[in-house]
Amino acid sequence: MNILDKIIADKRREVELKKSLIPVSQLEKSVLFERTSISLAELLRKSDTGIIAEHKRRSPSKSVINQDLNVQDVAKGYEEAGVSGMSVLTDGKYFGGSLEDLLYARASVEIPLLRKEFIIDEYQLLEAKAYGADVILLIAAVLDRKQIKTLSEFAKNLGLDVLLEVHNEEELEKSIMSSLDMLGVNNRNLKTFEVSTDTSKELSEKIPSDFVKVSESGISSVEVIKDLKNYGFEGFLIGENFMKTEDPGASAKEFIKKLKA
Ligand SMILES: O=P(O)(O)OC[C@@H](O)[C@@H](O)c1c[nH]c2ccccc12
Repeated sequence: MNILDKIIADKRREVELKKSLIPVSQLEKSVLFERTSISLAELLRKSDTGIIAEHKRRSPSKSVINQDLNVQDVAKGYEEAGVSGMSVLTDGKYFGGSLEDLLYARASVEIPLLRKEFIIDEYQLLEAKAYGADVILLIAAVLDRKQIKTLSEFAKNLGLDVLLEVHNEEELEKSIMSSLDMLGVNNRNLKTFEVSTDTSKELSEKIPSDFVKVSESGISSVEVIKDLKNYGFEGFLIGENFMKTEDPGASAKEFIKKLKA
């Protein structure tokens, strides 16, 4: 079994357990259900930098990245740096995140927040809304077209933006539909962990222009972003490059300053 299959198998069990303990009616009582979401896609279209900065303590590919920080401080730092949005890992077992991380980030900043999670069930979308997300991620590698349609439409009905992540042409072709806002190309193969930003370049022309194009993973220099912009990318998801430093907010600020220069 590859790592992605393992993560999904664990996720199915986790979601079933949570469903039996915390009913949907309880999630819907969250005050955050009444909050109007902010569209990340719209902000990215208007931004000249388009950075989505991630909070990620560890990952299956790198093990420990940074366990010493408070998500609130990271969120405030990113917001002050001028990022367009923040991605918060909520998977516990493989990434060391939690829904509480999302909640504390929400309490600390106004910028759009992406729930970074392996979504397989509508229940997780209700959780995303209840804990303050504005955007959800769907991963084409683990969903069929019908699931992508049902989940993305459910998210849209909650007022959430949808970022659909692909890694190859086949995943892209099966996924194109109007209930998606952003198309993300993951430069990291989630099955082998190989990283190459050429993946973004290769797929860029196959993404219809009505979707905001986002390049994800393995981005560590402004030169790469300047290059990817020529291929129509307007969003850039960066985790490790910021999180491995002592002050991710300060690193993001420095990065954005360089990008604007
Ligand atoms: O830390 P990086 O290489 O900058 O990558 C960030 C982000 O793209 C990556 O964490 C990611 C992209 N898609 C995912 C799906 C699940 C978990 C994590 C991810």
